[in-house]
Amino acid sequence: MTAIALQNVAKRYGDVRALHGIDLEIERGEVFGFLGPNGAGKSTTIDILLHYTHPTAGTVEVFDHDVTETPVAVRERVGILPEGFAPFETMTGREHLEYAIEANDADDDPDTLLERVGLDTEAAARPARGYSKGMAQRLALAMALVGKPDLLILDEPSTGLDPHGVRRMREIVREERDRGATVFFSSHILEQVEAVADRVAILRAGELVAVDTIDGLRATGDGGVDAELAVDLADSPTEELRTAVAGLEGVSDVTKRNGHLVVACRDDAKVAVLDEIRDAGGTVRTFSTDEASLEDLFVAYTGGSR
Ligand SMILES: Nc1ncnc2c1ncn2[C@@H]1O[C@H](COP(=O)(O)OP(=O)(O)OP(=O)(O)O)[C@@H](O)[C@H]1O
Repeated sequence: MTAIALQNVAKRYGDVRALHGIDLEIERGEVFGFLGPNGAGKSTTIDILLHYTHPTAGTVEVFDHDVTETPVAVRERVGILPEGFAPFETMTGREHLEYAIEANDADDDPDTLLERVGLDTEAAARPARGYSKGMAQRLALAMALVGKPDLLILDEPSTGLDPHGVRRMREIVREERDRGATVFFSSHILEQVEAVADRVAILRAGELVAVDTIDGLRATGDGGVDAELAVDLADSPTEELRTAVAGLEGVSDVTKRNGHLVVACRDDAKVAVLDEIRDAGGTVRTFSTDEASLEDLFVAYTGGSR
């Protein structure tokens, strides 16, 4: 059963074509990661899903309802963590939550939600003007969870969170999925997407360049990368060496990390990489290979921008 269906969705802002005609189906119960470099069109897509803005063309359905025809029915089933949430300075955290519970006609217990997101009751009793970014983000997540929504839309959910907060966020995403909710989230923090997403979409300049599981992205190799080669050299790698390797066919990204040269490449390009290093005068001490990380895949699919 489908939670979200976008058909040929396009959006123009004057001369700017933010989305070029996107087709996307997300199943109920999926955790779906939405990735793309700055300006790719992620926020525009979320705004269209929530009917904050109209698509220039195409249809958008959430739980089989056309978002344009029944925006209220859709929004009642959606919990939203907006990007850059700023609480009202004079209201306490708890008051924000109580307001959200009342507005949603929900019966959640504020204390349970506060505990779930890790905002202690003392902090929740203070006006939000003194909240750190992470506290505001935890509050925003608690508000998104009100009413046990069928669909959670989280726009850059880890903004401002410390490592404990990030872990809590991940646990909550999994708990929500286990409850049967669909989770759609956009993020630049690729490790987090990799840790929780069942599938991902990669958006580039308003077009979807990949929609798959992370393993599927590796397997199809459409992005031209399925391996990560870490080479330990006797001498620290020079910029000339890095450039020479980066110019090889089948290589999409080369970085220097902890004195190693880390090369994202096609599996069949690994030997050529080692040969090139030797030809350029480098001495390989050891090397290890790994599956491509989501970051490698992202760079390969989006041409280096992040
Ligand atoms: N209100 C607007 N008016 C004009 N252009 C806009 C507007 N909103 C977005 N755009 C343009 O649409 C394109 C997509 O922007 P969008 O904010 O959706 O990208 P994004 O992927 O969310 O980026 P980021 O990761 O930086 O938040 C960009 O070229 C942006 O400049």
